[in-house]
Amino acid sequence: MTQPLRIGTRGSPLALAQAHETRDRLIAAHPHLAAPGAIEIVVFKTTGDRILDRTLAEAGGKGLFTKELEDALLDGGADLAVHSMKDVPTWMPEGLEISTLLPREDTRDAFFSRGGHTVDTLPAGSVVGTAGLRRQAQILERRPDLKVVPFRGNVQTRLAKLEAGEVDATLLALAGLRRLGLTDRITAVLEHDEMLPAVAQGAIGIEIRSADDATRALLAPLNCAATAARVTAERALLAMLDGSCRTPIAALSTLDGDRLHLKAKVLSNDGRQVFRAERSGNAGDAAAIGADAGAEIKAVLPPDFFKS
Ligand SMILES: NCc1[nH]cc(CCC(=O)O)c1CC(=O)O
Repeated sequence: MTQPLRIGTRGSPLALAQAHETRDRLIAAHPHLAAPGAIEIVVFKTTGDRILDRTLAEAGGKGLFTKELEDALLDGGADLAVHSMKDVPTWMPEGLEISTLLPREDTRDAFFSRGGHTVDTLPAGSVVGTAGLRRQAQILERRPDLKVVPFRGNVQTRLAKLEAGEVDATLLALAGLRRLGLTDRITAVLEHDEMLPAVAQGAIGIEIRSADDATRALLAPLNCAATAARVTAERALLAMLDGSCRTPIAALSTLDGDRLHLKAKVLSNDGRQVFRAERSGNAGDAAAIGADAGAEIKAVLPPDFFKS
């Protein structure tokens, strides 16, 4: 009896859906993994899952959703860890790497409101609940008269709070809603020109021990090269900007054949200051394209912008 391949995941419904997608794709690529006990899904609680009363920016620190999974990889409690790439810190711990990116889901954000209002028709002073500074800043950029309040919890919890009247509107990544089959309650899908996504939004990344060639080989057929190029460009931008989760940064790259196009935006928390860059180039130069766009924005940011 060989050891089972252990997939480490968080326990949220979305994380579990992503872990199951990974398992299903592994079995499709390697039918022998369908045997009972060949793959085990192991659930870990991360710091981000415990902190529900503060926004993540307040909680501070990187890797709130990844640290415990990475510890499990390093101590052998898991062989691969499935992450929303959006939650993966810019710099990887020594000895670990993202070896695989699954095909990316829709990158847009979904808007939910009571009464069917869109971002433009919400009455002045309406309360928008959102956990992230990126969404806060872009909502305020468009509607400085709205009130943004911190809002945490998993997708189901947030929708329940909206229904209960705790807030008038909220936003969630369409990717997660699709993966959970929860798209029916969406009021409007926001296009990229009104809400640019987070770096790597909608992408699932699989992390392994760098020395684990066996797991790397099993995962190789699951990798989506187009998603990998796009995520590489967006994460290179983040690395150049030294992005912490305290700064609203939005970015999206698209591919047209081998041509990669990157749009990036850095905002002040109140949405009053907006800095943008755009770059195009060969997909093979994804990292340089991202770094270059990041450098352009960095050069025009006021001193201490990231500390404010
Ligand atoms: N930190 C929360 C988080 N991480 C990834 C997703 C959604 C799925 C994705 O972007 O891949 C979400 C929820 C949300 O932003 O609505």
